Amino acid sequence: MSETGQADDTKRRSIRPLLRLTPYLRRYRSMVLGALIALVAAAVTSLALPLAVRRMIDHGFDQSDRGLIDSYFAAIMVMAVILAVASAMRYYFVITIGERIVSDMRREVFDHVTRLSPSFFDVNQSGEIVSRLTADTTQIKSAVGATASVALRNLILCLGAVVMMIVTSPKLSSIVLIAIPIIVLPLVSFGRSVRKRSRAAQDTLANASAYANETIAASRTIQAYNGEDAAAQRYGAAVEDAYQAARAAIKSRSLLTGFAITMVFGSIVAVLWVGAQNVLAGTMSAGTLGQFLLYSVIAGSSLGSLSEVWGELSQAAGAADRLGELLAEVSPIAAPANPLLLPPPQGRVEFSDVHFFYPSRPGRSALHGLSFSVEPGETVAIVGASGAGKSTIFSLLLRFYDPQKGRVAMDGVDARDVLPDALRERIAIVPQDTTIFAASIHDNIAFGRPDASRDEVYAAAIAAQADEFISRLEKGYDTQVGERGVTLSGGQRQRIAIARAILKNAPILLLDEATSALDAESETLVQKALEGLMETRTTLVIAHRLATVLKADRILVLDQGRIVEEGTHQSLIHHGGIYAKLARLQFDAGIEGRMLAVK
Ligand SMILES: Nc1ncnc2c1ncn2[C@@H]1O[C@H](COP(=O)(O)OP(=O)(O)OP(=O)(O)O)[C@@H](O)[C@H]1O
Repeated sequence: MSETGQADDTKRRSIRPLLRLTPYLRRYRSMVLGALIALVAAAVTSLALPLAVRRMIDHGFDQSDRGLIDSYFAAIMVMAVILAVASAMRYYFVITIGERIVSDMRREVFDHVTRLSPSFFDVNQSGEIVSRLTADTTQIKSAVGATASVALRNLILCLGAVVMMIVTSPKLSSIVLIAIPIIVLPLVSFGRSVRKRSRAAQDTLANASAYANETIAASRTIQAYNGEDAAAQRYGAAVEDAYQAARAAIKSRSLLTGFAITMVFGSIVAVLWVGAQNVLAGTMSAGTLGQFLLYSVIAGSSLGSLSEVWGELSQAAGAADRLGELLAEVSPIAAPANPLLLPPPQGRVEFSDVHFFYPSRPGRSALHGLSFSVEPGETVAIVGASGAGKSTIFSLLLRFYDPQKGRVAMDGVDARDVLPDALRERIAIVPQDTTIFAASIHDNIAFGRPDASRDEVYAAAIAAQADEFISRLEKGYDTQVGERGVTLSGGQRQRIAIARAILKNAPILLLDEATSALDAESETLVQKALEGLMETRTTLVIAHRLATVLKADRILVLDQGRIVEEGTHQSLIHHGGIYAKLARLQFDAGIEGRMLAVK
């Protein structure tokens, strides 16, 4: 999402962004056509009414032909029925189109956003994106659903009424024509400031939503640190800002409306006064003045409504613009134009002279010329201080980011040359922060393979030592675990994540200290399960414990984005470098004894 610069501001002053909706409208051509026909029919009928009224005034009360008045009334009745049917049709088509388009947009924006690479989420808050998905689309719905049809109807009515005014009395109309620029010009500049303020109101609301989203998701931490008051204050301030911004927009809109109505009706009254003088002088019939009066009321009120809905339309234009920005966001992790096919899975991983910095932090390198390879079936432990770049290696392997220099290859093929889906298909990951969805346990385990049979899910859960606690739950595998798995313990969540990776059965396994939340007993069991899994797979494990490094075929020691040592536990301890120091500090005392034993 680009910053709100001067250029952006100028762009947002027009309602042109609403043109972005054209492709959506095109999909529902027949409904749009139905709505237009209904609109035109209703407008034409409204415009015909004053004609009937004039004839009625001028001839209907003529004593010589009493039948005439009946036929005029019958004609007016028919017009009323046409108007009613056309209005009902317009409402139906227009509101349905609005709902349809917004459902389509929500789906498309969601689909697009979920495919954007993590670098996008490094700099954009999820709450703000959700706000675009809900608040902005709702605004577009009301614009397309109601406002646009009101605007169009009033436009037709206004133009039609003006034409009829000229036909009825060119003299009176010429006075009106002179008044028009005096009315319209200030309205245009007024409208601009309304739009600017509306955009500001939407932006502040999105900020407040983003903050609420983050806070509600972290309610436990907030309560544990007695942070409710501070959070409430901060949210209160954000909402107040949003209110103030909205009020500024409302204020300028009400001024706009008041100004428009005063100008329009003021000029109508002035013109009518001239007309009344003409009737008195006998140069105009009373019916003609009546007809002119009705047309000018139609023109005036439709112009008034137009100015009112113009504000709403430009608000929706702002929303369309923001959604457009989101849809225009291009993920740097694109599928190549001519993707290569990966060879049959072996599980070879290779980093060659990989230099990488996170796009959100261009000044700070996370990896400096990293080179290593992992052979099929090998288990490699990655150790290093916090922030050394261990998780970054996983992110590059999953192609969440591309290195700025060097290459990451899987089974001999550069990760950038294959489809990201095909690459990720070959990797199962158990991250440090396990992600559990608000779904059943079964669905959580089967997340990477939704087509897995129930037996396969059970088998994976058994292998991950999760079956026992799952079976004890009232609804077993069908238990709903709550948002982010809040109803489970940390160890239970971790075992579900392991079961998910086991079920995926991929040739490369990435473990980020997968058993850190387990008690000693389940840890041993899970370790066993993982060992079975590792045997036939290439495994990269970010290791924080001795048990893990002891079993690794090789250890890579990472320091500030560089591999500084490489070898087995024993060789590295003998080497007496960073690893030996890390091992002394990091591996807890209980295991320290075992470490000494292996030395
Ligand atoms: N998404 C990100 N955007 C910007 N910088 C990041 C991002 N993720 C990590 N970093 C930075 O990159 C460096 C390496 O981080 P990384 O997460 O790979 O470390 P780590 O070795 O896995 O640490 P830990 O053991 O604490 O998880 C750190 O300096 C970190 O601040």
